Amino acid sequence: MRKRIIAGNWKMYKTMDEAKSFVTEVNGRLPETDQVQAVICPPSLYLSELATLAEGSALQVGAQTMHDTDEGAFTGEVSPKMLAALSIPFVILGHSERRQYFNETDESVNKKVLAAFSHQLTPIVCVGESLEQREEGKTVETVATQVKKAFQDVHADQAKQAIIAYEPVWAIGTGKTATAEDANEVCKEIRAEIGKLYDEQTASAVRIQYGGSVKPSNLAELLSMDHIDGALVGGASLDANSFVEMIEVASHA
Ligand SMILES: O=C(CO)COP(=O)(O)O
Repeated sequence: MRKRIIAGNWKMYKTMDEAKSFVTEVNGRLPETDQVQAVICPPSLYLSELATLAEGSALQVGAQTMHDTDEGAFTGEVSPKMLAALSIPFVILGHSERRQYFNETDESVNKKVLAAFSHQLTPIVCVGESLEQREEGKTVETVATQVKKAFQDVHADQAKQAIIAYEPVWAIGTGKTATAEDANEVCKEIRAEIGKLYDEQTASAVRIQYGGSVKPSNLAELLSMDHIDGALVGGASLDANSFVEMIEVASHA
């Protein structure tokens, strides 16, 4: 059975004080279960402090993005080596906002995925179609291509550890969620693509999250689906009560 993972993508929200209050509030309130991983991905400025604050609790801290090289003249960037040195376990890669506003491409996402694995960071690889692609009936084709390119040259034993987040772009921050059945159908195709690229064993090991307007009230239904192993949550992960509630839902559903 695949372990569930609920990850909060905080995007560019919260001051340091607000971020610390969140962690203090959540620490100790997470249900004791080894069936669900609870992760928050704050702005990189807070990673070190929040990771220290969360030490010894069930809460884990991940990054929202990173560069693909260890060091260099790349003003403003954070490297995989830096994240690894802080023992950050997860990094979100290829989020649609990074693709849309920061010129990330399937090729650059692939370089970052390879860099993450070379530093023992677990990538949360985001894929998803736009509204236009969905309306043209190109959802599966779009997502399968993104997966194929992101995993180029990635070994099967690494791919098994990966997390893929299926986030339909039209469902992000819009209040529109894909129906659980539709989301599951696409997650099933993602798993099938991993099966094609590797083998059955890798396909059944890889964990797939759904993302896009997830909240405590719609999480149980999403998690009841065969191919959905967790959620990547934006807005609803910013509130401590709602985050804790989602971890509780995931530990029961
Ligand atoms: O982009 C997302 C998570 O990465 C989803 O954001 P929302 O949950 O706010 O729709």
